[in-house]
Amino acid sequence: MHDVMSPNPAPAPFDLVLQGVSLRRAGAPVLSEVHLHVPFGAHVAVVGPNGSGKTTLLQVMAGRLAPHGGRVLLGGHNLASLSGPQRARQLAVVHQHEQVHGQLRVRDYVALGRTPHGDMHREQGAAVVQSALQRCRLHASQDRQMRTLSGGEQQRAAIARALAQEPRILLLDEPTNHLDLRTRADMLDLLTELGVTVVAALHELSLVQRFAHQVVVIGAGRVVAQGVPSEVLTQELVRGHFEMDVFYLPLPHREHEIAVFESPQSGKPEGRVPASPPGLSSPVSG
Ligand SMILES: Nc1ncnc2c1ncn2[C@@H]1O[C@H](COP(=O)(O)OP(=O)(O)OP(=O)(O)O)[C@@H](O)[C@H]1O
Repeated sequence: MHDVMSPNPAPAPFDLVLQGVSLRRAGAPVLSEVHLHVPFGAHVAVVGPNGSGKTTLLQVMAGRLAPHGGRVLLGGHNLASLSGPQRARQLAVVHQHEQVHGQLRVRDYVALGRTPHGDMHREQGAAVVQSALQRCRLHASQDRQMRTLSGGEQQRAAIARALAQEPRILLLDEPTNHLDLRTRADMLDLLTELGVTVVAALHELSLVQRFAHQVVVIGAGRVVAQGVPSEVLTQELVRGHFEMDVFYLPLPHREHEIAVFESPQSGKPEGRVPASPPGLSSPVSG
């Protein structure tokens, strides 16, 4: 079961635990007293408005930013006590804005994921890289230079590099923002089939239910709610934190409902009719 995120259960190997994590940037608090327990294998979506602290939270989970208060534990060990390679064998990160490494061939870029394992040039490492390329549908593009890939293909390459790292925990900052609808669905399915922990910052709330066992809602650096998406993303919470309305609609032939997000009608100025986009006018009949 992945439904326990209370702060104090005994951590199992590869559980990620944040105990009272606080962090300031440029003197201002960015994270305040964050408590989380992410059990191994859980799929967690981190959501919140722009600037609420999602990227910072992932950076702290990755050990790239040291908290000013509290601590981060991986399998009961303080993350700060692990060396860079030790951390990189457990945790892989895909950033919101990845460095492109334009001159590298796609295969060599994905092979960077083997660096902490030291087998980039050996048979075992090459097999893992090929598998990651296949899974991210980049096998046919592996000899191209990274700079020639589209934005979505580069995003898939970054995910492939993280998969090649064979982490226990994948930390993904907006992993699907460049992907077309079908690829987005495929990637989310792939991520949930890996059998590892996946923590993803997502802007698109409609993806949360499809992907996550648990959702963590951040507001101004604090966890304002966490739990099962359908229970957490209530009308009240979504209005309060995202200034949107949520509707849960049944889908024919599916067990679950889908969440649809709409601007609140009451927020619209009265009597206004949506303008036609430039160049698109209603056909004139007759
Ligand atoms: N290097 C920095 N120096 C100072 N302030 C920073 C720095 N990085 C981030 N911040 C501030 O920390 C807060 C949280 O930023 P963060 O990037 O974690 O938010 P976010 O929720 O990921 O936002 P977004 O949805 O826009 O990506 C913001 O107010 C941001 O301006």
